[in-house]
Order: sequence, then structure tokens, then C-alpha cells
Amino acid sequence: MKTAQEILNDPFCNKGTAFTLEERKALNLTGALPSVVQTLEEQTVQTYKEYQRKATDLEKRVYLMTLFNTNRILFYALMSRHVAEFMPIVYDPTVADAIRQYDELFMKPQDAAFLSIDSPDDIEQSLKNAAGGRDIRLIVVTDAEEILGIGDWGVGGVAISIGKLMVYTAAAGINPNQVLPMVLDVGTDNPKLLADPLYLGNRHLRVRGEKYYDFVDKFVITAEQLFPHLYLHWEDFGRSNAATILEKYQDRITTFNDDIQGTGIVALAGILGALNISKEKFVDQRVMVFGAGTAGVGIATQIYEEFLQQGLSKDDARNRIYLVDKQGMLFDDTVGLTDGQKRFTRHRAEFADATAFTDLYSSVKAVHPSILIGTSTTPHMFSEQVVKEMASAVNRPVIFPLSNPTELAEATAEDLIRWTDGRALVATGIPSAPVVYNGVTYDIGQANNALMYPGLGLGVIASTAKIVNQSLLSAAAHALGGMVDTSKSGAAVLPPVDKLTEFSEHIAVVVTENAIKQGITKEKITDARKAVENIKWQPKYS
Ligand SMILES: NC(=O)c1ccc[n+]([C@@H]2O[C@H](COP(=O)([O-])OP(=O)(O)OC[C@H]3O[C@@H](n4cnc5c(N)ncnc54)[C@H](O)[C@@H]3O)[C@@H](O)[C@H]2O)c1
Ligand SMILES: O=C(O)C[C@H](O)C(=O)O
Ligand SMILES: [Mn+2]
Repeated sequence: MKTAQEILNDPFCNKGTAFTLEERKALNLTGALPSVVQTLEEQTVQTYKEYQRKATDLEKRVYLMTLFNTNRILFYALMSRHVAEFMPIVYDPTVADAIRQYDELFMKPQDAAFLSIDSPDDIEQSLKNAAGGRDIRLIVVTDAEEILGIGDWGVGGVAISIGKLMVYTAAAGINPNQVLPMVLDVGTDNPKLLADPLYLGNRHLRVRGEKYYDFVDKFVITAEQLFPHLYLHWEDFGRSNAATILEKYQDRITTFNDDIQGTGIVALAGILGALNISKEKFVDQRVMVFGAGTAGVGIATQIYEEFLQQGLSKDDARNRIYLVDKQGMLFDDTVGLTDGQKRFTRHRAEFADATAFTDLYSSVKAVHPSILIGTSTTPHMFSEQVVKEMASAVNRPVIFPLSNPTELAEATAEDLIRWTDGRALVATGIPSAPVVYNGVTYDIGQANNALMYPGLGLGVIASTAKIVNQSLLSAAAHALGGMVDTSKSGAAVLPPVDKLTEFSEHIAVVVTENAIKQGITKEKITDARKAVENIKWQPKYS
């Protein structure tokens, strides 16, 4: 039998003051708690009051993490009542501050697994230790080379895995007893961390090449053996490794890259929502993606797939997509292209003066895209000049500055609405307040993969899908893209985050139906809605 201290210090079974008198007696907790017995509701009132007293977002976050480490049911009961308010605190953008200060703020590992490339023989035992005998169904793993847009943060990047999983549970009811946040500590190329005496990770440069891929492979094989029902989510890997890893595993195991695929489908959903409002046709759009890295190429891929689905030939689909990166517009003879970029390059012969397109403005001027997406990690690049040039040729320009966190966004929603005289259909990566312009209130959708991955994940797990393929991703994008209120002027292109739990469940059901239809489920599932409802976890004391 566990001691009082073991029970009260285990966030998975601690109820704190909600232990009834009978439970206290049976579990040897009598006298180990103040005498009043509270309900879960009363506990959420108390903790929310205390939360509101915290002065800064980082203090709020530290408080919530303490609650998370103390009583997981109470944490999720509270978060489920305040999803939209807590998202920017436990997740983006405040998670970026927590990652930058990981070593200074460190108190507890928050049930994460830390795998070190310096001791690959410890992988199995480390995973077992972190799982503690739990039946793990979902891992979010990062190697932290490209955290949001803030670069390499080494072992501290584990906080993004933890944050993503908090959203999985709060939004979609993924059972928190069945998840494992992880970091692959393969070193860091961040000179600040390498020189910091407080740094908690491996103090050497990133290991690359064969040794890195062998380590990743050993992790995947071991995790698949230990956890036979695993859904493996990759987060914030660097530009070259992210795509290589996804391509290696996506046809073999149930796996997903959030930055490539999650971002691709949320951007597509936002575009479908925008076109519902403008009443324009998808196949008529010209798309420019600025910042053609992991997310940018992922978005281009989903848009390309949608063009194909809507009847365009491969060539016609490609011809509607333009990538712009540091070199300017990407052509087939551009130096330093990634494999992903090569799929969407243009021919210089298409333009009279193609040598001139070395920046975003000249590229926009040449093409006049109807859709402009930013995943460049570079703030202010959607300048007044760029936006006005685009808007001079397009009636309802669709403009999504998606770089995170806040300070890296290519533009603010407010500027975009103002510069286009209210014509732009805008979504941003981080939450944006509504913009009031000329008497109209413009609600701004949040095109963050957090709108998609929880529902997709719930559907994948509920359906026991063997793989996450293009059909499943498209189904998820369409499930979300159809949910805009087109009747109201100034409507957002995506549904609001305070409806996240509702639409995540809808996405999950659609994904499950799709997996059943494709015949890619491991178990025989017939009723999609029931399968989803059956696995949804609720934050309630048993
Ligand atoms: N909203 C979302 O859901 C979401 C999802 C994923 C990524 N993102 C954001 O997108 C950004 C990129 O993430 P990533 O994982 O693709 O990173 P990445 O490093 O893979 O890609 C960034 C790309 O931008 C290019 N770039 C850098 N500076 C540039 C400049 N001045 N001009 C043009 N291109 C430039 C780089 O060369 C690279 O190709 C980040 O800020 C991230 O937070 C947002
Ligand atoms: O983490 C986010 O907010 C979205 C995305 O995965 C990113 O890397 O920016
Ligand atoms: Mn990410």
C-alpha cells in the first residue's frame, strides 16, 4: 500500500482536499490533509482565483505547471473550463519563454522522457522509467533543433512536447495517463547554451548524420516494441531532419509530423474557410509561400494535394504555387534547394525578368498571388508595400502570417486589415484580438496546428489507424475548413479556439470514418462516433 506522501505526491492519483473522509480512512490519509473536504468544482474556483492573481504570463504558467505536477485531474478540469485563456499560457507563445529559461526555472521533469545520444543503450530503460508501467498510446517527441521560430534550445525544448500534450488532452480528451512527452538530447548548436554553466543538456554540438539517424531509429524501434498501440508525433525538428524522418517512417508506423502535416492542414482549412467567405474557387487561386522550410513546404504540399483533388493536373497544380525563401523566388536553378523545395520550383523562362525576383516584394509584384502565407521566422516581412501591392490586384487577399511566437509574425492582423481597407482575409499563428476597422469588427482566426492535431490524433487513436495518409489528412482539413460563419461581416476564416473541444471531436469523428472507409484500421471499428466517445477522457474524480 502507498504511503500518504506517495499518494499526495503522485499527480495521477492525488485528489488533494477532494479525498472524502472514507477515502482518507482507507488510504491512511487521515490527518495528512486539512479537515474540509472540497468538491472538484470548489477546487477549480480556488485555483482559478489564485491563477488570476499572477501578474505575468510566465508566473501564470509556473503556477499552472505546479498544479499540473500536483493534481492532474484538477489541472485538466480547470483548463477545460478556460481553454482559450490557458492555451497561450501553457502553449504558444508563453511556452517559448519557458523554453528559453528552462535551465533557470527547472524544478521537475514533468513526467517527460529524456533520451541521450551519448548513451543509446539506455533508451529502453529510460522509456520504461518514464512510462512507469503506463500503457502509452501517444508520444510527442522533439530534438529541439527548430523550436517554433526561435531556433535550437537543446534539452529545454522538451517543454514544447509537454505543451503539445496538454493541448491534446484539454482539446480532445486524450487520456493523460497514456501520453509521454519526450526530448531526444542530441546536443545543441546554440552557443549560449553551450557556454551556460546552468545548461541541463548534453554539452556538445549536435550529432548529425548516420549516428543521429541510428539513434532515432533505435528510439522508434524500441518505442514501437514497448508500446504496441503507439501514435508517434514529431515536433520542431530541423529543416533537413524533419522531412527525412517523416518520409522514412510514415508508411510503416502510425506517425505524424506536426510542423509539416499539422500546419499544412490547418493552413488549408483556413484557406477553405476564407474562400467560403469570399465565394471564390480554390482552383483559381495563386499561392505564394514565404519561408519554404518545414512548415512552408508542408503547407505547399497540402495545397497541391487539394488542387489535384479538385481536378487540376499535376502541372497545373504546381503552376499555381510559388515558393519564396532567403534567395527570393525559388527556381529550378536556385542554389541550395532542399528536396522539399525542389518539388515546387518555377522555371525562369516563365518570366521576362526573372533574375530580379530576389525578394518578397518583387515576387509579389510579378505574380500577384491571391494567397500569401508566411512561415519565414522573420518579423515584419509582410510590409505595407508588399501587402498593398498584392491587394492592388486581388479583391479579397488571403494573408496568413504564421510565424511564431508573437514577435516573429510576418505582420499583425491589425496592419493587414488596415492596409487593405478591410479586404484581407487574415489568420495568424498566435492568438490575435479582434480588429475594429471602419465600424466593422474583424475576428481573426488562429491558424495554428493546435486547431488540428488534437482532433486528428483522437481520430487516429480511436480508429486504430495503421498509418496517417493523405486521405486522412485531407478529411481532417475539410472537417475544419467547413466551419465558418459566413453570414457575419468580419467573420474569422477558422472557428474560434473557445470551441476547440467541440470541433476537435468533430474532426476526430470524420477522421475515424475516413480510416474505416479506407480499411486502414488495426481493429474492426464500425461506429466512428462511438469509437471516439469511448476513448475520450474526462477530468473527473473516480
Ligand atoms: N502557425 C502554425 O501552426 C505553425 C506551424 C509550424 C511552424 N510555424 C512557424 O513557422 C516558422 C517556420 O517554422 P519551420 O519549422 O518551417 O522552420 P524552418 O527552419 O524549417 O523554415 C524556415 C524557413 O524560412 C526561411 N527563412 C529564414 N529567414 C528568411 C527570410 N528573411 N526570408 C525568407 N525566408 C527566410 C528559411 O530559409 C527556412 O527555409 C516558425 O516561426 C514557426 O513558429 C507555425
Ligand atoms: O507550436 C506552435 O505554436 C505551432 C507550431 O508547431 C510551431 O512550431 O510554431
Ligand atoms: Mn512546431
